Amino acid sequence: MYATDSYSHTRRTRPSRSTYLPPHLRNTNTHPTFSDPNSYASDSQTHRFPPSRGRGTPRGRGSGRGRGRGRSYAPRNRPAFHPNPDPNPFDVIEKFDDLEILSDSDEKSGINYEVYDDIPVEASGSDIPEPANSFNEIDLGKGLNDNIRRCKYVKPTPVQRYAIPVVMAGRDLMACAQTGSGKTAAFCFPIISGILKHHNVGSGSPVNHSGVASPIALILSPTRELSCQIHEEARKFSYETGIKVAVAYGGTPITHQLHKLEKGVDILVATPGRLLDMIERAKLSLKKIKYLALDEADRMLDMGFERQIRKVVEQMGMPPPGVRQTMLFSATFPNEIQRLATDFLSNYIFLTVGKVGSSTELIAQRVEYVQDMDKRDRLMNLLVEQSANENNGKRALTLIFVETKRGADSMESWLCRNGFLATAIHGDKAQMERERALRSFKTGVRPILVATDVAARGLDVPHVTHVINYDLPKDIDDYVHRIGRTGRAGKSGLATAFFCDKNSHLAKSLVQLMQEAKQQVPPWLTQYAETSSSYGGARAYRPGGSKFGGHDFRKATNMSGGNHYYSSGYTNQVAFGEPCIAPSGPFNSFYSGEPAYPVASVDSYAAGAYGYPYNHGSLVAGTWN
Ligand SMILES: Nc1ncnc2c1ncn2[C@@H]1O[C@H](COP(=O)(O)OP(=O)(O)OP(=O)(O)O)[C@@H](O)[C@H]1O
Repeated sequence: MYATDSYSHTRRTRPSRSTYLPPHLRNTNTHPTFSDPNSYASDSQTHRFPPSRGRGTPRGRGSGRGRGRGRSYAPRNRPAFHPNPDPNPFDVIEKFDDLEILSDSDEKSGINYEVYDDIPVEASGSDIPEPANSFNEIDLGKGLNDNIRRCKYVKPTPVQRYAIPVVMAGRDLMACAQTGSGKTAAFCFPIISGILKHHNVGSGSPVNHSGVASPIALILSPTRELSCQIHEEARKFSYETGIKVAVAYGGTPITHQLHKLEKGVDILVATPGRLLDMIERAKLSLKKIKYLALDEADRMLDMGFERQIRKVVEQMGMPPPGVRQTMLFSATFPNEIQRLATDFLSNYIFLTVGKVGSSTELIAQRVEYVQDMDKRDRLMNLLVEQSANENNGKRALTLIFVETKRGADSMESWLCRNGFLATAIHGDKAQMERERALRSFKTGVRPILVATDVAARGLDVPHVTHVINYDLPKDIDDYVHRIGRTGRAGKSGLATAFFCDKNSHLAKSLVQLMQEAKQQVPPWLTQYAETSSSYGGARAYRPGGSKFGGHDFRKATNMSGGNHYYSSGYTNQVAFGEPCIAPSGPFNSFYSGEPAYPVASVDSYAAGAYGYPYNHGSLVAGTWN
């Protein structure tokens, strides 16, 4: 039994590996074996399927022929295998007809708009532009509007409603909006529109006579995979506009990327290291940068990246703040990082959409007390129950976060040994392996991805229905980003965390986060929070505030004047139309009047989409408890 509601835990002895057999495999003779058609290192192993997965008809490359020691079977819910997958997991072919775009009807357009009604929005700074209710209201230009329609984006999400007019008005922006709420388009659209309006796209090459590429826009992101993803999004949005989009990231030969640059680039998406390499090789100049966007900006400015970012932005000839426009986006924004970021901004507007730094209510969060030694057992049970609940033909993907790279590898092989189609991604893998792992996860060939924090931020993989924090992160902000891989674009998701004594420093911030997202907090966790002195790491504690780094830090320090507004509703223009000047100073809190979060009507959506019978708002997912 696992203690989930009291401090008294029954210590379990670790099952011996040689004798332990998970429940679904105890009668192994009855199940067919499976060989993955992909050329994985673990392909040579024979995988066994849980009963609910293994009875599919033979398919794919192994179909009817058998490979290795057994016949090849594909699980019933596996999508078709692509024999020649593109090396880039996010790559899409040029034609929109072939893109993985959202489905036809408005209801299925990827966004459950009702969940965004009444979402609280707060902006501060001077002369804040009004938000837009529709894409048509904003003069984005025909080419971009056509692509928005091609993507079947019917309405702007709240962050897009507010952020796009701010950038279109030429202002700098620091925007904080929940995971999966459409921040990528919020910075891509005004960049593309601005380039189309104010720059001579197509009339000349942005490569000068000495062969140095000079992009107009630079989008920086912390991971290679995220850069690839943003690159593909930007390509979709600028389809047939003449705008050239390129990507630069490490771990792959630089020559191919340089070759692309030589053909000219208007928008460059990059990770900082590879970008600096290109500049130092005199293949790239930042002199013409008009737009600079930092995605996952708090990560980009924390200790891991700050030095590199400062070098890129301040020492490589990029126009200064005020000349270029700078946009910083994230779901979390600790005060100290906001303070750092002011070096890069000029008279900026701070925007928070939703209760910022918190997780969305679309994610049902469940925390279980599990001792380290019991974690594998508990995980196995979770996965077995989950596969028993899966709907045939529906792809449900599970993302498991572990602390270390070695832990990820060991978890991957343990899961494979036990019949689960798992793969792993972490920073020690070669880039090709990382991409292959992500592709096989995305396509459902391997519906379980074991990951370190390299996959915690920004990745938008449809159908991730369950995020399991096998090891909790050290910082609550990382938890927010990790669980944000599910519950995206208005869809619901489930997040399970295994909590043990060594995570006690997270208890307070976890409780606070869960309460804000209207989640049921287990009593034992509340007890932990009450007795714990720390607050989820220095980044998480916000004195006097109930939110996790989602406020304009200028309010506290009175660094800037100006007006601000808040909107109590996505559709409520009255509140927005009258800028709210707080009674006793420009940055006093006016959050108290904020409306309660709407309870998202996502139960049927979840069940309809993935067959998960869980009830949003309760911690328990159907029979999963
Ligand atoms: N207006 C829209 N209508 C429909 N779908 C949208 C719209 N805007 C964005 N999306 C979809 O929502 C999903 C999430 O968007 P995106 O990845 O930009 O979120 P995000 O806020 O950047 O998340 P994260 O904080 O995790 O990086 C994507 O699949 C995107 O295509």
